[in-house]
Amino acid sequence: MSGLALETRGLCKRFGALAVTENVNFRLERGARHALIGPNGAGKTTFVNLVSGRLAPTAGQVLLHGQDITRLPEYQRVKLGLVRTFQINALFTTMSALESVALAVCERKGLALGMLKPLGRYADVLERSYATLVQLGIGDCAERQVAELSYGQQRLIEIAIALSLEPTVLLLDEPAAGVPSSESGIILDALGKLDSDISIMIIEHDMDLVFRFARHITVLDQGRVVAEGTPKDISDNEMVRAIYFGEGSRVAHD
Ligand SMILES: Nc1ncnc2c1ncn2[C@@H]1O[C@H](COP(=O)(O)OP(=O)(O)OP(=O)(O)O)[C@@H](O)[C@H]1O
Repeated sequence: MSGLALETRGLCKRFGALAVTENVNFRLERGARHALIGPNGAGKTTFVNLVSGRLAPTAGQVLLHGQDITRLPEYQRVKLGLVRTFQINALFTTMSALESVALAVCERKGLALGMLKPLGRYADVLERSYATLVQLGIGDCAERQVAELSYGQQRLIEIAIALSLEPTVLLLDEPAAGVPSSESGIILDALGKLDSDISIMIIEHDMDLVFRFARHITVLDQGRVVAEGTPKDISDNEMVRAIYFGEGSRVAHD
């Protein structure tokens, strides 16, 4: 059994002639707070799609807690504790926040819903969904319609859905995307409250959030890992500054 929560070995993905993921060997330690960064089009979302099972790799392996899951479908990976969020909100905006979380959890767990089996029959799902909203600091939004909530609160609901699936490994795809800077604090606060046992990888363009959250950073460029290390290593890395942040710029870190 590997000591790693998640690992990829020689992961490759091609779309026709375009190599989007090239021999990526990625290691996520247990309990990690890890960021995957890189310029637009570097292949970050594709990497999450390969790991979560949305896309099949052209070559290579994905291991979860040492188990080869390369050929497992997405829902089975979720059952094993590998959960991801999406860049774009896919919420049921006319429902309450609580119903929206619970319904999404039922869907992703493959639980039957309908006239004969309404949401209210899944008391355990509702209970867990509510507890997650409270944990993320939006318990008071539970009965409010999603459409009435701020964009930052809606992004937290996406995280609540993921947490309600009881992940051991959580992949967060741009949790602060589109969130105004006045609200990005609630995302960071929520990330700070996540159980330390959950191993987390975040994709994010907001460098302030990345450098506050991550203890380890991997940099992708053109589908390849070009740098890895602590926030300070990355901030000090001239090649990273040149390709990602622009020649001569400097990344802020604590
Ligand atoms: N289904 C697809 N078919 C063909 N090309 C694709 C497909 N999905 C992604 N690509 C290409 O793969 C490359 C990497 O895309 P990807 O979305 O993974 O990058 P990214 O690093 O997540 O970018 P961003 O930061 O802008 O979200 C891009 O050139 C994109 O156009």
